[in-house]
Order: sequence, then C-alpha cells, then structure tokens
Amino acid sequence: MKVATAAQMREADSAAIHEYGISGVVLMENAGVEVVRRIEAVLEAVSDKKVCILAGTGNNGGDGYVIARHLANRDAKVKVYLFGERSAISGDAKTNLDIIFKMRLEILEIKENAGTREWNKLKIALNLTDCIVDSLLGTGFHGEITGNLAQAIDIINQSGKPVIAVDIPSGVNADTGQISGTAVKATHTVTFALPKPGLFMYPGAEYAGELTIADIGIPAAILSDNTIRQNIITLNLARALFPKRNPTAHKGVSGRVGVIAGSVGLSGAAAMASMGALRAGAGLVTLGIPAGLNAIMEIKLTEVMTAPLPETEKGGLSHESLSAIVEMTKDSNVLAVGPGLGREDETAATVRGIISTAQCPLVIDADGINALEGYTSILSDCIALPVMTPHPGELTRLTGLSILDINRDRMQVARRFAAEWGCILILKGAATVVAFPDGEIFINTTGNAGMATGGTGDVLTGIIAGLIAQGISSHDAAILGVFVHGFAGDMAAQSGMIGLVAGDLLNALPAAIQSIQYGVDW
Ligand SMILES: NC(=O)C1=CN([C@@H]2O[C@H](COP(=O)(O)OP(=O)(O)OC[C@H]3O[C@@H](n4cnc5c(N)ncnc54)[C@H](O)[C@@H]3O)[C@@H](O)[C@H]2O)[C@H](O)CC1
Ligand SMILES: [K+]
Repeated sequence: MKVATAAQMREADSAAIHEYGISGVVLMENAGVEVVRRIEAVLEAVSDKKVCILAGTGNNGGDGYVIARHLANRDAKVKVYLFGERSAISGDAKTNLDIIFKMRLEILEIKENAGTREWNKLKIALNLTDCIVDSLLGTGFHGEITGNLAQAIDIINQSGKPVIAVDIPSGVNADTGQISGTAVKATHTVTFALPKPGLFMYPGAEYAGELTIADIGIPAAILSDNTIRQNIITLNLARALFPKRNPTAHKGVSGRVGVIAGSVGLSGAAAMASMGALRAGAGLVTLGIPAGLNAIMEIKLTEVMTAPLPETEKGGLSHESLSAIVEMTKDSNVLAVGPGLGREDETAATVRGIISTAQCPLVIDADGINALEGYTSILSDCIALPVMTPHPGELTRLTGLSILDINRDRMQVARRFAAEWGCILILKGAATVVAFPDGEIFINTTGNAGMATGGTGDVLTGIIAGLIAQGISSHDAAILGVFVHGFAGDMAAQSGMIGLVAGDLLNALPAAIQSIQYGVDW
C-alpha cells in the first residue's frame, strides 16, 4: 500500500480539484463523514452522546466542523472549541464553520489570550464528554507545538477519553513521525486517502492508536501515481512475495547459502545467521568460520555445515581465507557476510576483498558493514545489488551522521545512501525501512521493542539470505525478510516481550512463515 507525504497529499488534493473538478468542499465533506462513521463504531451510537471537537484554523479544523454538523444531525451533544481567530479561517473550512454557526451549534473560541475561565470550561467539558475529536492540526503542521495548542493537547492527553485524531494526531510530523513538544495520544486515527509515513514511524506510530484509512473520493489514478515512492509492507504484500515451494523440492533446489561470520567470543552471531537462513527455508547452509571455532560450531550446530577458514593470531578471519571464500561463493546462491566477524584490520580487509570479488549476491551486515567505513565505493563492484542491513549505529560509522540525525528522518536517510552507494539499504529500528537505489521505500509494520536484543539482527541477515537462496530477488527478499522477521518477533513476544531473545525468533519462524503464507491463526 502506498504512503503519501504531506506534500504529496496536497498535490493529490490539488489534482482531484483542478484536474478532475472534484471540489475541496466535497473532499472535506467525505472526510468528515468518514470520521463520523468511525465515531459511531467506537461509541456504538452517537445519539445523546457528548462529543467535544477541538478544531484548528486550517482544513483539518474544517473537517472538524463537518464532523460537528453530522454528529448534531444524529442528535449527539456537540461542543466545538475553535483554537485561533475565526477571522483566520478561510476557504472550505470557513464554509463549514459558517454552516455550524447558522445551525447554532455550541462554539467556543479559545483565543491566544484565553483565560482561566475558558480553560476551566474546556477541562470540565472534556471530563464530561464521551469522546474527543482532534481536528487541530493535520498535514499542515510544521515546527513546534507551543502555547494554547500545547495546553489543549495536554488536557486531551490527561482526559482518559476516546480520542479520534482527524487525518493524523496533532503534533505528529506527517512525514517523519517525529513530535516536537507534545502530540495528541489518540485511541483512533482516521487518515484520508493514503496513510502518511508519520503514522508508521516512531514515535508517531505510538500516537496514532487504531488506524483507519478512509477513502474520501480522490480518483484512484491520483493515489497510485508513481511519484508517490513510499509504501508500507502489508500482510498481503508479504504473502505474495514468498518463494513457491515445489512438492518435489529437495535440499538442492531450495538453495545454498554461504555465511561468513564469527570470531572468538562472537560465535553466537554466526550460529544465529546460519540458522536464520535454514529457518527461512534455505536447503543447505555452509558457515565459513575461523578454524579455531570450527569444533565449537560443529557441536553448536547440527543442520548447518561448517568450513574452517585461516585465522589471525587473535582468532579473526585472515587474508589467506579470501580465496577459499570466493570459491565458496561460486557454489552458493547467496553469501551473508559480517555477523560477529570482529573489527581486526586484517579481517576488515578480507571482508572488502569478499565484497569486491564474490561471485554471488551478498547480504552485508554488522562487521561486514563496519569494514566498509571509508570504502563504500567498493559496493559498486558487487555482481548483484547488495543488501546492507545497518542499525543506526553502524550507519553513523559509514556516513558521519549522528544517530539523532538518522532517526530524525529515517526514510530520507535510508533513501539517500541506498542511491549513493547503489545498494538495498535496510535501516533497522522502529520502524525498519527498506530503501532501494531508485528511491522506492518500504516501511515495515511488524516487530516490537522486545526485539532490541543481541542476535536478532543476525537472524534477519540469515532470513534474507535464506529467501534469496530460494530464488526470489534481493528486492523481494529484503521486503519479505523484514516483515517475516518482525512477525516472528511479534509471535515470540506473545510469551513475554521483555524476556524475548533472538533464539525465540528462530523458533517462531516456521509458524510465522506458515501464518503469513496461509493465514493460519496463531
Ligand atoms: N486530500 C486530503 O488529504 C484532504 C485533507 N483535508 C484536511 O486538510 C488537512 C490539511 O489542511 P491544511 O490547512 O493544509 O493544514 P492543517 O489544517 O493541518 O494545519 C494548518 C493550520 O495549522 C497552523 N499550524 C501549522 N503548524 C502549526 C504549529 N506548529 N503551531 C500552531 N499552528 C500551526 C497553520 O498556520 C494553519 O493555520 C489534512 O490534514 C486533512 O485533515 C481536507 O479536509 C480533505 C481533503
Ligand atoms: K488532527
């Protein structure tokens, strides 16, 4: 499903009005009616119910005035609180404000100089109301929330009432999900036409509550325009990407994965990545590991084959291992490189040699990414578009950006470096973003905070490699892999999110894949 930025929504709005002749007041009417439908579902009925609508001075506020009218027509007891000067309201919003004035609905203006009396009236009303409608700010929000709006939002958030956010919770940046100061903590959000990235990126995703995407009559051709380059990964999208498994399949056709991972003290990463590939459905997995760890891995792993490789004195991969690894890539459908390799210079140089000469697609993670610090140009040597799976910390090393800069606009940062480096860049975190060199973005919708634990990144690397080995493109494997990974994490979290460990993801993978593919309840 496509996801539109605020600017793209404004363009869509304008195209509907100017190219198709659908007036803005019709779109606003449809928007308001859709919100009323949601309110009726939440309250079960609206007749005699008390609803407080807090409205701003833009079209988000305009939606609020439409909502007020339709609720009043359904015998709800409506109070409208207008934040700002009535004279500042224009266009379709003014049209609808004038209507409810003529209907003699109860409208209280909360002006800049609002005193204790107005604020107490608002607090009492919110304490007595059955539901609050947030139509203060929508996609037109920018900057900080201050003054009266900040005070109003705090009162909303302290009310303990059902809060229906119109289009987007006020104070959430539609494009990034960032909040500046405060934002409405909604129980439900009704967003119009297309969802916005800020409803899936954190912290915005935490403020949206239960999301409804409402059709307001904008022609589908406008909303499917390929200038809108963001998408969310939905269950249906993931389901369609799975490799098809032939009933006569044998391990040879399910693909061969090479994994180059591990060093002294970091053998678990190698095990997690290797098992992640098998659990994702790969037929055969061979783990190339520094020779000194081989015996341990033979004990630790059963289904994974191991290949002992020349090592340095400290037990990391030595440059003598390069030729054996390149040979390994000739017999592999994909090579995952990096988990737990360690930071020795000789190991990093060996990794760069692998990236430049591998004869199969690559999934580069962890110390494989760290080895590219100052060497990202060698990614263009890869024979296929490489998949990189950095978390923000690894991305800071390669880009010089701070973690704050990265998380402030995850989509754009991922998009920029996917294009600059020529790779599929999976920026892990909440929410994980998959970016392609052509600018297309996929935002993941599965996963939870319990997955912030050692080893889950290694499992993801294995899953993606395991999917590529089964014959789907790196493009599809990246999208499907992050969805499956988070879905397995959500299943594992059913037994407790905080105590979740990476091994629980591995154990949940078969059921997760089954559930995504066939909708088997879990
Ligand atoms: N096609 C559609 O998506 C439709 C969307 N509709 C609604 O319209 C809003 C967008 O309306 P717009 O007038 O562009 O912006 P807002 O109402 O969100 O806010 C603008 C309003 O707020 C003031 N403002 C902005 N930032 C701040 C701030 N930090 N502090 C205080 N005030 C701020 C600004 O000055 C303006 O006055 C969209 O979200 C939908 O709800 C249409 O109704 C239907 C079609
Ligand atoms: K809003």
